[in-house]
Amino acid sequence: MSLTIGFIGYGAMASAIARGLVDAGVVVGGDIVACAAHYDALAERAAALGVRPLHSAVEVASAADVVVVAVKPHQVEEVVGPLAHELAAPGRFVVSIAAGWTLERYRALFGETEVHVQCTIPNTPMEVGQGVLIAEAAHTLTDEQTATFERMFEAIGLIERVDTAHMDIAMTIAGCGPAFADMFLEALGDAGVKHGLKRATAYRLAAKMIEGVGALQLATGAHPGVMKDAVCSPGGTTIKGVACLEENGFRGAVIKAVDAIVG
Ligand SMILES: NC(=O)C1=CN([C@@H]2O[C@H](COP(=O)(O)OP(=O)(O)OC[C@H]3O[C@@H](n4cnc5c(N)ncnc54)[C@H](O)[C@@H]3O)[C@@H](O)[C@H]2O)C=CC1
Ligand SMILES: O=C(O)[C@@H]1CCC=N1
Repeated sequence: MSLTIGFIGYGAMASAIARGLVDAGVVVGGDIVACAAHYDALAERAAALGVRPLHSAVEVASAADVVVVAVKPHQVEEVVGPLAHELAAPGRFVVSIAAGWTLERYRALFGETEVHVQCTIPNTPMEVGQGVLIAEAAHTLTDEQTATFERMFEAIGLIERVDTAHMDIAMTIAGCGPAFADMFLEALGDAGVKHGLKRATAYRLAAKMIEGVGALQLATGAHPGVMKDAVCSPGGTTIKGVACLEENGFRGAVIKAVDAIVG
């Protein structure tokens, strides 16, 4: 794809997306420009992929066809607000990955200036081409820009369009969920080590198991309860662990964790 992609903010999530895009062959590192709060740290991080570090957000906005807003949500107003003129240049569009930012908020930020905007929430597995991208159904991309956006992100994950009212809950499941899954993975690793497995072996087994369960559910569409029942033979081993998780409020804890984020 002949595109320049610009990241305003090049932290954990932006660099995961950049790695995914380069490894998927969507662009080469030299087609990506980025800025961050600290130029030296940026230059070091950018070097891993051959991404071109720039000194300011306005340079990124002026150089890129696709401008990815990847600063912290509370910084968007201050960092991106003054760039409306550059972002409105013909052909250019904005993909926001900032939590809590919707098209309506960008419209208020840019005022009269017409900037083409698509709000999204990605997740960290995009780094290995296995991500999920929540995309707000309401957007102002042209058909051509939408096609470019989809070609870019379909290469590194599933694009799921949701209406504005459901952006936060979708973000929580797909965007925050990796941290919950990581905690589960870590806990299984600790349990494996407690019972004598090497940590690396325990993580490998647990990670592949989680990947496989996700793949199985996606392939079959099966109810997770049915999938669980298929593992629990009568009077067998698994049901003892399932009963223990129920006693400890496993599912309730997950639901409460989501409530804690969504409110
Ligand atoms: N980490 C994740 O899993 C996900 C993050 N997001 C969103 O991605 C965005 C970035 O999050 P992370 O990468 O986790 O944070 P981070 O803290 O790793 O990265 C933030 C980046 O912004 C840069 N920055 C700070 N001030 C700046 C300025 N004035 N001008 C230019 N760059 C500046 C920092 O140097 C850093 O490179 C957030 O809006 C977050 O809501 C969305 C989904 C998942
Ligand atoms: O925790 C955060 O702020 C970001 C938003 C979604 C996932 N991580």
